[in-house]
Amino acid sequence: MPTLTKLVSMQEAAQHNTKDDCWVVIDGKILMFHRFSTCTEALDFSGILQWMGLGAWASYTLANYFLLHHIGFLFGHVLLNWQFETCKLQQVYDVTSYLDEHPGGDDVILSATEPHCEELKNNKSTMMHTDCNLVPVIHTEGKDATEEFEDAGHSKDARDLMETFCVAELDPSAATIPEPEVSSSKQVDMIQKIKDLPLQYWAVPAALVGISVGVGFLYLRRK
Ligand code: HEM
Repeated sequence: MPTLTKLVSMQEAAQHNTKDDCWVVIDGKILMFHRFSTCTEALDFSGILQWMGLGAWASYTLANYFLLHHIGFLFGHVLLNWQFETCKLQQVYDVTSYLDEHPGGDDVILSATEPHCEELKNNKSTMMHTDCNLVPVIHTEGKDATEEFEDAGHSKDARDLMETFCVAELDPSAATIPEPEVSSSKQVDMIQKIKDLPLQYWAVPAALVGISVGVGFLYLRRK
């Protein structure tokens, strides 16, 4: 991976959103060899698998959940961080020249360059946001296209090709695109966020509690 020095803000990147000038922002993970932790992010097993070309599949496995949230914290900091760790890096890709060749079509990429919008269900407000014509809407992550990119299940070849379009790193210290005024309350926002949490966030702790209760029950019965 080339070392990039140019930093651009999300706001600047968001201005390149036409067929003649199209930039996308996608998360990358770089595997770094360190003796001590220098990244802000803890050891993330998905980053290692992503680096090996298994990203989209691996990110959502239960094993990954365990490694990231349990074993990752227990052993990751103590043992593995001595050797390697992954750093999150948002990169900016100028894909203008690739739009016509993209096997998934240019429209999917172009739509990912617009600020993301989400429809808030059960909200009767008629407020409309000009960018996406959803009623009502919230902006989530500016024009970050990582989710769409990962959802498409790109191959390692596609990821390697993508790196050739990299023009800059996203400046994490720069302000992101301001959230538009919407009529939804913060409470609705929180409920939506909780609903959006992947199943494994609930399934694993619930299974652990179930197993603990079961073992405790058997132990008491044997006594
Ligand atoms: C940034 C540079 C990108 C490159 C170099 C790239 C490259 C590719 C390639 C080579 C394929 C063919 C399948 C494969 O080999 O994986 C593909 C398919 C696809 N890509 Fe991209 N892509 C890029 C960005 C994006 C983005 C930002 C999106 C979504 C917003 C996207 C959505 C898709 C979709 C939907 C398919 C079709 C998958 C299918 O039909 O199975 N791509 N892309």
